[in-house]
Amino acid sequence: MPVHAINHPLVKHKLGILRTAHVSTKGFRELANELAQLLTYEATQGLELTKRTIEGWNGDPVEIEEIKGKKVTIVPILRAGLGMLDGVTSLLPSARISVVGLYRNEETLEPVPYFEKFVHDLDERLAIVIDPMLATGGSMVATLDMLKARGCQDIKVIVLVAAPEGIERVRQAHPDIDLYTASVDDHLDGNGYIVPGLGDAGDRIFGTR
Ligand SMILES: O=P(O)(O)OC[C@H]1O[C@H](OP(=O)(O)OP(=O)(O)O)[C@H](O)[C@@H]1O
Ligand SMILES: O=c1cc[nH]c(=O)[nH]1
Ligand SMILES: [Mg+2]
Repeated sequence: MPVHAINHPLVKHKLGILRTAHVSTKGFRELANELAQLLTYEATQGLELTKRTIEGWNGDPVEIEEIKGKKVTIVPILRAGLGMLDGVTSLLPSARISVVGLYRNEETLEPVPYFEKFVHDLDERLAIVIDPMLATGGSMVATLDMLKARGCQDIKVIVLVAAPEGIERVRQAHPDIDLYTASVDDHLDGNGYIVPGLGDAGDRIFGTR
């Protein structure tokens, strides 16, 4: 499974601020979306282009390149994935949105599904799954299982922070997925939180605790 850890200075800088304990809810939301936008730029690097001739400013024909109509659906994992959605749609404004609702049982750390609403033509679309945190990988594997069960064949994943344990679990279950992240962190603590991580990303984005 290709893992793209993006080392761009803007990504590193913004991630450093995001890790800081006393960032406000407003600041955390803004930075999560800015990072999501930068990671989307990287994740869309390979989109196919096609040529077309248009009329330029002086009436002359000009050959331009445009994205080859591959349809995209963005898949935020509730809740925390919503904190990246504006950043992704700022670059992919025509993409359709499919939503998966999962929360992690605090004792077993296993994902509990509670909502799903997918676009109908998943088999024709590139799906970009977004969630700030890849911890044990349970939530991501469950989401990828759902997408593939509905015929989706082309999937990329964008997370802000990934734990090695979660990467390994996704790799075992879905080795064909491309993963984009601002950081591969060190490890999970005894409660399944990523270290150094960001804490509970959903709570920080929504201001709950
Ligand atoms: O890799 P995993 O071990 O499955 O953990 C990662 C999941 O945990 C968090 O969601 P959470 O369950 O806190 O729900 P929330 O987004 O509603 O806060 C996070 O946003 C991921 O979805
Ligand atoms: O570190 C973690 C792990 C799971 N979910 C989070 O929000 N943070
Ligand atoms: Mg949470």
